[in-house]
Order: sequence, then C-alpha cells, then structure tokens
Amino acid sequence: MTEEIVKSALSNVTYPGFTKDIVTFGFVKEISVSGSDVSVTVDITSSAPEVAQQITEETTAELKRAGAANVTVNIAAPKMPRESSSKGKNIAPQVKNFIMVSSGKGGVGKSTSSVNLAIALAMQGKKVGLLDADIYGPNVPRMLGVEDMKPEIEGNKVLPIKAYGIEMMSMGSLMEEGQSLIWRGAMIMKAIEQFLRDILWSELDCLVIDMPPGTGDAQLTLAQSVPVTLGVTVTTPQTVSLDDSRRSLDMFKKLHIPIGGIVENMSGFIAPDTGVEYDIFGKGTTAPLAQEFGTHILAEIPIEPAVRIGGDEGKPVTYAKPESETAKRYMKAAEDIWAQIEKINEEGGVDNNAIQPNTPPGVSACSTAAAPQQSEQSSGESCGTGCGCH
Ligand SMILES: Nc1ncnc2c1ncn2[C@@H]1O[C@H](COP(=O)(O)OP(=O)(O)OP(=O)(O)O)[C@@H](O)[C@H]1O
Repeated sequence: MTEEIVKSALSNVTYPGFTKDIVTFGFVKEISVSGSDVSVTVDITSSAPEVAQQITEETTAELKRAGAANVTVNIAAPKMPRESSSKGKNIAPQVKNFIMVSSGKGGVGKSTSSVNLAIALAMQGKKVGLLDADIYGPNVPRMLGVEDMKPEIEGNKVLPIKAYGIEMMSMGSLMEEGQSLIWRGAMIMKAIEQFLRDILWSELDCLVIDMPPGTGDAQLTLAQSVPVTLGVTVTTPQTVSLDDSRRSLDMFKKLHIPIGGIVENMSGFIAPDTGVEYDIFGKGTTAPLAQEFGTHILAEIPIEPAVRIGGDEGKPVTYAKPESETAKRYMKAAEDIWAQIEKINEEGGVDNNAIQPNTPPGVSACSTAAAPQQSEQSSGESCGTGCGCH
C-alpha cells in the first residue's frame, strides 16, 4: 500500500448527501501506511452519527478493495447542534431554527445569498432546508438547477426537492414555468402557512427562508407562524438601497426577531482575468447602518461573474467554486450565523408570543378598528368585513 493508492481508493467515497467525494472536499486529513496496514483521519463537517458511520464503512470497504489488510478510520466531527429552546407558535415543529433572509427591495441578491448560505450551512454539516417564499419571483429552483423537477406528493402533503445536500420548496416548483400569480394579502398568508405545514420537511437544524422583497404580509405571517431565530438582511452598497434596508432591519426589531447581520452584496467587482477588485456601487457603506441596529456585516460579496453564471446555470458558487473569494465569504458568514443561533438557544431562544394577532381565531384584523364609527357601534351593525372589531 502507498499513500497514492490510499488517496485514489478514498476518492471513491462520496460524502453522504452530496455528489463529491471526501478527498475533493478536503476532508481527508491524515494518512499513515505501514506495510498493508492503513490508518486515516477524516475530518467531517456533520455531527450526525449516521454520516460518520457511512463514511467509516465505505472507507474501510474501499481500502480493503485496494489491498489493505487492517484499516483504522478516525472520524473527527463537530459536536451535535443543541436543541432549539424557542417558544411560542411553531407550525413546523420538526424544524429547530428559522433564518429569515429579507431585503428592502428586489434584485439585490437575496435569493443568491439565501441559496449560498443554505448550501454553506449544509457543507458545514447542518441539516438544511431552503424555502423560497418569494412568491412573486420564485428563482430558487433555477439557481439550484431543479427548475424542471416537480415535487412528489405523499398523501395530502408535498415532499421537498433535494439538491446540493439541502431540501428545497418553492412556488416555482409547484406551478407551470412562466406562469404569474396575482396575490391578495390573504392568499400570501395562506401560502406561507402551507409552505410550513404541508411540506414534509425532515427534522432540520435550520430552514433558510428567502422572503419576497419588502416588509409585508409574508413577513408578518412567517414571524407569527414560527419563532424566527435570526433575521438576515441583504443589501447593495448604494445609499438608495440602504434606505430600504433600514426598513427591513426595523421590521426585524418590530417582530422581535434577533438581527443576525447584513450581507453587503455587489460590494466591489473582482475582475476575472486579473483578480483585481474595483469599486462599482461603492463598498463598505453598510457598516454605519449595521452599527445603528447593533449588528454587523456578515459578508461583503463582490460582483463576480461566477455568481451570476452559477445562479443562471443552477450551480451555486459556494458548491461549484469553493476556492472562489465569494464562496469563502459565504462559508464564513454561515459559520457566523450558526454561532449566533447556538448562542441564542443557549440564552433561552426566541419567542413569538408577543406578536400573535389579537383578534379571535378565524377573524382577520381590521384596519378601521382604531376609529370605530359611532353609528355602527350604537346600532350594533358591523362594517361588513366580519372583522370582529365593530
Ligand atoms: N455578487 C453577485 N455577482 C454577480 N451577479 C450577482 C451577484 N449577486 C446577485 N447576482 C445576480 O443578480 C441577479 C439578481 O439576484 P437575485 O435573484 O439573487 O436577487 P433578489 O434580491 O433575490 O431579487 P428578487 O427579490 O427581485 O427576486 C441574479 O441574476 C444573480 O445571479
């Protein structure tokens, strides 16, 4: 046996849930060969015992097939994520943590960031779901290369689609391509609830939720339906974008959602030929905004053609080009996000009780409640909306 033979045998061991092998991922840390005895150390990112077991079994089998007599596999794995300690209403109890990714306006790279953060978290060993709640422009299926895939139905529930080690569901996967939907507020609220209740998500460490741009019914419904562990805002560096992002951060505050930080996207441009970084929309302009809300910048993501190409071709940059600057920055942001989630759960978790609607079940809140009409009240007539406030 030689180190080369060992490496070649290990390159047949696929990392569970992914298509790449443990050598390509860089997980093989030590190889020692003594005659026909082989010992290897594999440093994995998952804390799940079944992942360690599968890698041990496949590594042993491949090395024996290559001629090793005795095989020792040492697995180094992170500790298990702690249980969520969040309280309040949760209509998707099999999900431990929820990460709401929002932006003040469209086109700033919210879906790109949601996809890459979800994949980065999965590459770091978490069981991750990605909900594309951007019902107006559901781009996530294309970004994951599964735009032609229709989900399987089980009973009256829908199975999420699997790609790049994560589970995903999107309105784009449920309707015909190119179709547009015209949504009323009540329909948006129903859709968000169904995404959480009627999709057969596995037991997930976290669900990353790509929200529609802005602050509206979808955000409020999500926050009332599940305890959102962390909010992430995506912005571009221009002042006009920052103004909108302030609203997004203010929404987190109003909904009692801990602010995890800001992704400053399209922050400078890295020329693909020279690697030189140029300032296009500005760069580093987000820091004062972060400070204002007591948070920090999770990542400055440059404009990189590989990001756009990755999105269009369904090969997210974090997975397809892990050596790129953008991939490294998303990986670092994911580590930061996870450290914050662990800390939040250590300190008692989040609670969405304070933001529950105060109208009786089945009755929608009424915008005229603040100014009830005297005549209606005295005559006992309602405003006709069935709101319960009059
Ligand atoms: N850092 C980047 N470098 C190059 N292209 C990028 C970058 N970030 C995003 N893009 C591209 O910009 C376009 C818009 O990004 P994306 O769809 O993620 O924005 P969004 O905020 O989710 O938009 P919307 O909410 O309107 O759907 C996509 O084509 C995407 O590939």
